[in-house]
Amino acid sequence: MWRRVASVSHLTFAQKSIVNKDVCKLKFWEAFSTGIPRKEKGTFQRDKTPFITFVLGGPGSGKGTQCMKIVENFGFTHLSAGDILRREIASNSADGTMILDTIKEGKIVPSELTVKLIQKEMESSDNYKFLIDGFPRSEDNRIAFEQIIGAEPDIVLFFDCPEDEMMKRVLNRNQGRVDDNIDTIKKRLKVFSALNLPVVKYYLERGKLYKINAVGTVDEIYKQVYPLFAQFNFEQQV
Ligand SMILES: Nc1ncnc2c1ncn2[C@@H]1O[C@H](COP(=O)(O)OP(=O)(O)OP(=O)(O)O)[C@@H](O)[C@H]1O
Ligand SMILES: O=c1ccn([C@@H]2O[C@H](COP(=O)(O)O)[C@@H](O)[C@H]2O)c(=O)[nH]1
Ligand SMILES: [Mg+2]
Repeated sequence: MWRRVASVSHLTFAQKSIVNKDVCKLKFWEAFSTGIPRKEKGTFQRDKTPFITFVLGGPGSGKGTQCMKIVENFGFTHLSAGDILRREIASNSADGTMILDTIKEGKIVPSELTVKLIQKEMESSDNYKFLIDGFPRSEDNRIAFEQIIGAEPDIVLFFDCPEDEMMKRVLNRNQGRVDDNIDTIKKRLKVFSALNLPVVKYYLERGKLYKINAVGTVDEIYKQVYPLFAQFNFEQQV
């Protein structure tokens, strides 16, 4: 049931290093096929090579908002790393207090923990199309994902937004997040520049990065995003 078959439907559009990427994906599927026994789900989508999109951008740049629209139109599974960590806090897990303290400080949770939580979500999904939102946040995160999951993203979106606009959006968000306050936002912006921008640069240099101008209305921004996914002719597209 958890087998890797040679589905190359989207690879026609892959940009570079197709061979390297396929080698990495083999490891990813080996991980799935040799893992803990899992309950049978609609397995037909599992016959496909996973399509992984990393969604990057500063705090409040609109990643989550745009991901919701991509999910609606293209049937992706949205995995927000921040949401996954917040759920871990809410579940009172052993790591909950450490994660909460890290988020309050605007710092980055240890890579292995985040990647393992993402891995669990990917493995329990029927889908093969993943939007991984707000991850990787650092080179260490990126390398841990490659090593543990054994895969690289097919494409990487980067929502490029000025700091004052991000600050304004976060302060107006009103979702009760412990990190949506002026002190933590300043720290998050610093961490973003120091640790996340090098990841953006890494994918730019590998030809995987799609930079989106994240200023404008939600619909104006989505007009830049939609064609990037439309080109892949996903079968669930509406
Ligand atoms: N284009 C836009 N114009 C104005 N406000 C926006 C726009 N896009 C999103 N927002 C609003 O800005 C806030 C932040 O958006 P969102 O949560 O999508 O950002 P994010 O990048 O996921 O942030 P974080 O990294 O903090 O999770 C939300 O209140 C959202 O409704
Ligand atoms: O990969 C990740 C993702 C998030 N964090 C921590 O969570 C907060 C909030 O993340 P959002 O993406 O803004 O929801 C972030 O500031 C980090 O503290 C993380 O450590 N690793
Ligand atoms: Mg978000």
